Amino acid sequence: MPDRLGPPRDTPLFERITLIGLGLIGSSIARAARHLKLAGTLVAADASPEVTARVRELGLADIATTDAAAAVSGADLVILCVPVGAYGAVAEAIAPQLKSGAIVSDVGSVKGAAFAQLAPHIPAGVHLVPAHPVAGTEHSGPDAGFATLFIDRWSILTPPEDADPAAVNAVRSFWRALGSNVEVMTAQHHDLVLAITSHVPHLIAYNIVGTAADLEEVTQSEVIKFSAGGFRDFTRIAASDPTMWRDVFLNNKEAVLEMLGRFNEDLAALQRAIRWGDGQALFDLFTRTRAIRRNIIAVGQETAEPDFGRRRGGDGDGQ
Ligand SMILES: NC(=O)c1ccc[n+]([C@@H]2O[C@H](COP(=O)([O-])OP(=O)(O)OC[C@H]3O[C@@H](n4cnc5c(N)ncnc54)[C@H](O)[C@@H]3O)[C@@H](O)[C@H]2O)c1
Ligand SMILES: O=C(O)C(=O)C[C@]1(C(=O)O)C=C[C@@H](O)C=C1
Repeated sequence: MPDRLGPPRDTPLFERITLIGLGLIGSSIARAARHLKLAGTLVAADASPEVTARVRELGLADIATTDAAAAVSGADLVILCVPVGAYGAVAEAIAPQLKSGAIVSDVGSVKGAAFAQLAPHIPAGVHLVPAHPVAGTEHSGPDAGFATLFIDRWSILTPPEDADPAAVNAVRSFWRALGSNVEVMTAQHHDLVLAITSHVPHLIAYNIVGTAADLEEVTQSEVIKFSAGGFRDFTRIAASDPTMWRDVFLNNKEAVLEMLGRFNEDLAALQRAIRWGDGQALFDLFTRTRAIRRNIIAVGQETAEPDFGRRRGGDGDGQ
């Protein structure tokens, strides 16, 4: 286990934590929470019996079940780690079992729709504090998780205006314990920012890999053979989970379409510069974007290396 995750706590942050969905994100939380002893009892619920069996084999939780409603009974903190499209059904199923004073949170990549799907089911006396760890990989499932995933990453909390400050602080402490930096913003602002920094980049990757594969003169084998360069980076992103990303685009429609409109205008300007031989326009943009990349790396080195592969390979899952 990497020392950067810190030593286990003497007293848990929550008596009982229930994670629903034990894929990449849920199992990463479970690994870190278990190592850090953040929960007196850690309960895992997943709709897939194969996943719950694997959770037991890996020893990721004290209890693993396919029954989400039973799993939340008595929980102080419940975190949904399922695709955003499943939120409504999960919230409806667990609502009757939530205890008064419990906190319901999530890790979904879209926050406006997350709130809209969860809020109608949350009983009075239960606190809803949505969250989004801005950390992940292109892999899925309980074997893909690793305990250090959230270290030096941002976790964004999007509590409603009338949220209980103590509940917001409790969720903040949870993510701080996992090593994240925490920022609070509105769900609407989150969705706009993430549309351009995460959602549109994924759409571009899916699109370029699809286009290359469809080109008649570029056979599949040539795509593989010549994908050592920039294209290979796109294929990593385009390997991301289809269910998760379908749900992201269906649930952040307006912000993504807004950003795509802007993106298309800028792309058209680049097209024009190429057509008319405007080298200066191309050079100016590429100089500006190179500076942005260098700045991101410099800031990253001050806090952490933004290198998922190295972390995953180097630190393992901490089991
Ligand atoms: N993958 C990333 O990079 C990343 C990063 C940050 C946030 N997120 C968000 O985290 C969430 C989970 O993503 P992931 O990458 O861990 O996905 P994943 O596919 O690895 O895991 C999802 C798990 O949820 C389970 N599940 C699906 N529907 C369910 C239901 N109705 N009831 C109970 N379990 C159910 C699946 O069996 C699976 O084990 C998504 O909302 C996603 O937007 C993902
Ligand atoms: O690096 C990756 O594989 C990711 O796509 C991680 C990434 C991102 O776009 O930054 C993907 C979706 C999440 O909601 C948060 C993080």
